[in-house]
Amino acid sequence: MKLNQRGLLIVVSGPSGVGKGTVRKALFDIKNHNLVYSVSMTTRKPREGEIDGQDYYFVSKEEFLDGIKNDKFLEWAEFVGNYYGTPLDKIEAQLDQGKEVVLEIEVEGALQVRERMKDAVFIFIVPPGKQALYDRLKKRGTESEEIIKQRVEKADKEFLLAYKYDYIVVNDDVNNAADRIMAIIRAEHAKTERTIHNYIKMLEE
Ligand SMILES: Nc1nc2c(ncn2[C@@H]2O[C@H](COP(=O)(O)OP(=O)(O)O)[C@@H](O)[C@H]2O)c(=O)[nH]1
Ligand SMILES: Nc1ncnc2c1ncn2[C@@H]1O[C@H](COP(=O)(O)OP(=O)(O)O)[C@@H](O)[C@H]1O
Repeated sequence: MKLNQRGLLIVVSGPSGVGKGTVRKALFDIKNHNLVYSVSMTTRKPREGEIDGQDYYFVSKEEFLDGIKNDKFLEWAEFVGNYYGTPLDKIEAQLDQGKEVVLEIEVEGALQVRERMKDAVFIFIVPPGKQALYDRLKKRGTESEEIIKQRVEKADKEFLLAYKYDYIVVNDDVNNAADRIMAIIRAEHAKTERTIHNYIKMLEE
């Protein structure tokens, strides 16, 4: 028998503009990973270059509210005027197949996952300094000045909840941050509490 067959649910959060999407892409570029990305549903309009079904499932507000009513989400939240949610359907099957399922979601939703998935691992990404958030959002150029300000203001409140996470990763350099997340995943897999039952069974065989 193999030790530790079930995959991990990895929840990555952090303020808008901290570099979650960029670090996640670098994480998926690391060789021999076993990660799958959970594509969220949103009512936000697609940015230039974003692909439906790959970056998000872009839906209408009616469709989203219907999803809430029919219990289709592991979690959902409203973020600066739009809805975002994690579709529940594939997650359990992927974890059972031994995949590491990565959610990239905001803080309120992450705390809902905390309640529902006791085994999940929670990682909060922080910028190397406060100004970096504004500068990175400005440089990305996908949001208006007004929305950037709202997102940076929201970040102040999000930071206060960082203590609820298992790990904090500083995104100073993208590849370093991705390496640190991979190190966390490997260490979590080696945790005694995750492996002990299978280990005992193996000794008994
Ligand atoms: N709760 C929740 N938040 C999500 C989900 N998908 C994305 N988000 C978060 O919603 C926030 C806004 O996302 P987005 O508009 O794509 O902006 P960006 O993260 O700055 O690129 C970010 O903090 C995302 O991590 C989801 O399924 N659930
Ligand atoms: N470590 C980093 N150093 C400098 N710029 C970064 C770094 N990580 C991300 N960025 C840039 O910051 C901007 C926001 O990154 P993004 O991944 O879209 O953030 P988020 O998904 O958290 O909103 C992008 O323009 C990205 O290229």
